[in-house]
Amino acid sequence: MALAVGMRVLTRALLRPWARGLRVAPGRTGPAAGGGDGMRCFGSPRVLVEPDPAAGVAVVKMRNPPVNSLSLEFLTELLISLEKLENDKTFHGIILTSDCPGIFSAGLDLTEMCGRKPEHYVEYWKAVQETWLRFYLSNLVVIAAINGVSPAGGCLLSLTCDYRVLANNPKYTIGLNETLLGIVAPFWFKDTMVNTIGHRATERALQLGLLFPPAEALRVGVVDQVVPEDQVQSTARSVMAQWLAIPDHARQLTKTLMRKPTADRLLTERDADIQTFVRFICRDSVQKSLHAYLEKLKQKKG
Ligand SMILES: CCCCCCCC/C=C\C=C\CC(=O)SCCNC(=O)CCNC(=O)[C@H](O)C(C)(C)COP(=O)(O)OP(=O)(O)OC[C@H]1O[C@@H](n2cnc3c(N)ncnc32)[C@H](O)[C@@H]1OP(=O)(O)O
Repeated sequence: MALAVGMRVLTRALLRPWARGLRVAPGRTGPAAGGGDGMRCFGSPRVLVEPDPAAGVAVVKMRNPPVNSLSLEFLTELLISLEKLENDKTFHGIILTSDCPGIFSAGLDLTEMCGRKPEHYVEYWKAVQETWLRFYLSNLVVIAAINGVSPAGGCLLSLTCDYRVLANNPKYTIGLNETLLGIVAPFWFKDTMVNTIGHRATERALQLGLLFPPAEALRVGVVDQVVPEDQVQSTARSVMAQWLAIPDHARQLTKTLMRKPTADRLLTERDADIQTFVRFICRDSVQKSLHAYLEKLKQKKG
């Protein structure tokens, strides 16, 4: 039932004008194309997929410049790529990384949550929920190769992965910083963090809106490994090999066992969660905070 609802959201998204023609954007043969067996990079304008069929792995590169903010279009393209890889028996694992230098993802797109109509907020929030559910419950091994800063929704996306490798650069902070924007991390953001670093550490991190630099992120457990910047991709590949060596069915069932209760909470409260989001985001005070935050980002330049 829940899956059917998810499929409807995805199908509706695919029917949108900007989503048409996104299914395959054939490109050059990937550098990681597994011994030149001819499998090409594919993807969409904002998501580049580099397949390595010999290894059963695809590198999914986010490229929504300047900051990989998670806009509605970008989320839809990510979902399409994920679905395509899940439906292709060649692939058992994904490495999720960024094609935008110094930035993994700036999180949810603030312009999707500012000055829009309630119907837009509903549509956007459905896509955010769907992305979280799909990545969190994916049967594939998903490893985040975090090669840049990763606040809020960017951090959440990495938390849906099975393993996180972060580049050791003090600028590459990671965390759920929603409170700094005057907004609140929804319960499923919070649950995902609690499942990763525990209740007390989450309580502190979320209330203070902490963005952890690499050493701190490793200490608290937000990431699993911190490596020199030029070793992020190779480390993600070695870790992937380790995970893929485990019998797939046993690993998948264990993942489901661990994650389903958390996902079920959102699945049963999905509509209520949308209503809560829309009510919250429509508040004058919240809109003012978000506008002020966006302005601050813009003024930073000048
Ligand atoms: C009671 C219970 C209620 C529950 C209700 C639930 C409510 C929950 C609601 C929402 C949850 C949201 C989670 C989020 O993810 S919010 C987004 C949080 N993200 C951030 O705080 C990051 C903001 N960005 C930055 O800090 C920087 O941009 C950085 C990523 C560090 C990159 O810095 P830099 O390289 O210097 O680039 P610029 O700052 O100059 O940015 C370039 C342009 O990109 C625009 N930008 C940046 N981030 C975003 C974004 N998240 N969304 C949209 N646009 C973004 C920025 O304004 C610049 O634009 P321009 O070139 O036009 O000036």
